[in-house]
Amino acid sequence: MATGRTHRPATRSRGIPEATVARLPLYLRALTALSERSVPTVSSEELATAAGVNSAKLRKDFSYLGSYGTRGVGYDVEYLVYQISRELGLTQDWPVVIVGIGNLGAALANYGGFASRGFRVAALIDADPAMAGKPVAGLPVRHTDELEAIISDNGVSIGVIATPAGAAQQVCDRLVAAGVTSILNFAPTVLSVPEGVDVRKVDLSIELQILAFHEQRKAGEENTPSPVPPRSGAAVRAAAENRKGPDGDVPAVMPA
Ligand SMILES: NC(=O)c1ccc[n+]([C@@H]2O[C@H](COP(=O)([O-])OP(=O)(O)OC[C@H]3O[C@@H](n4cnc5c(N)ncnc54)[C@H](O)[C@@H]3O)[C@@H](O)[C@H]2O)c1
Repeated sequence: MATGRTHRPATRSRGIPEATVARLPLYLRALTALSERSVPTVSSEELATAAGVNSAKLRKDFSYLGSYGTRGVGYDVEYLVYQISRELGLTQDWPVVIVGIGNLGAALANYGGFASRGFRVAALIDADPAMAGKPVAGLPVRHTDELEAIISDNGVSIGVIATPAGAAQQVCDRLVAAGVTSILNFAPTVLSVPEGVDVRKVDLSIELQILAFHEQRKAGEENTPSPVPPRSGAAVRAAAENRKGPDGDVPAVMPA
């Protein structure tokens, strides 16, 4: 999901590389599906295929968790679900707030996948006074005047920003000042945050641009590509601006 950028060193506590951390949710999603089908054990090859990861990489990743599987039997599905959930901090409930309850914020609020993964939406916050009190996904929208009180009353450490780009930095600053230390940013802008605050950015248009690149390549392999009409300088600059993260890093999309 998004420019998967966190303002942290490449290696986290207990020496687990950030790339491994980024794959843990993929393993967890595949393992949860196996668990729901009451599958007791899984081989590294099967799990790697289900997670869309190379099996040697999977074995290396699991070695960081101290999980080596049993030769001829494979990995215990339930135990791995527990181990990965614990490593990701999902064995505890994480209250989150969503700020900006327009088209996207409302869609996120209605997404059942947060609660099922341990992320409770503590509040929906919007600056529009006309929205205050209106129910969205079963919660009354709260006005931004209440932002600081909501964060402290609910012990919120994760904030989701779904405001227009122009408001995102100011919302981010308020969230951080109120005690939020992790931000999931959907607004198409680069946020500045102090040391110790993690930001991950989600931008579906970036993902589409990458797919467009590959489509163009595929078309080029089959025949000479048809010329693309030139875009205005502003459009090209906007696309380039959108594409690069703070370090020009690779976008990633939140696992569904
Ligand atoms: N990352 C993605 O893939 C993706 C996809 C769609 C939209 N977006 C972005 O998400 C954002 C929201 O898009 P949308 O279509 O829901 O827009 P929208 O106009 O429907 O909703 C924006 C909401 O933010 C509120 N808002 C404005 N300023 C605010 C502030 N300072 N504090 C709190 N709330 C404030 C508005 O009142 C409104 O309800 C935009 O920045 C858009 O570009 C990103």
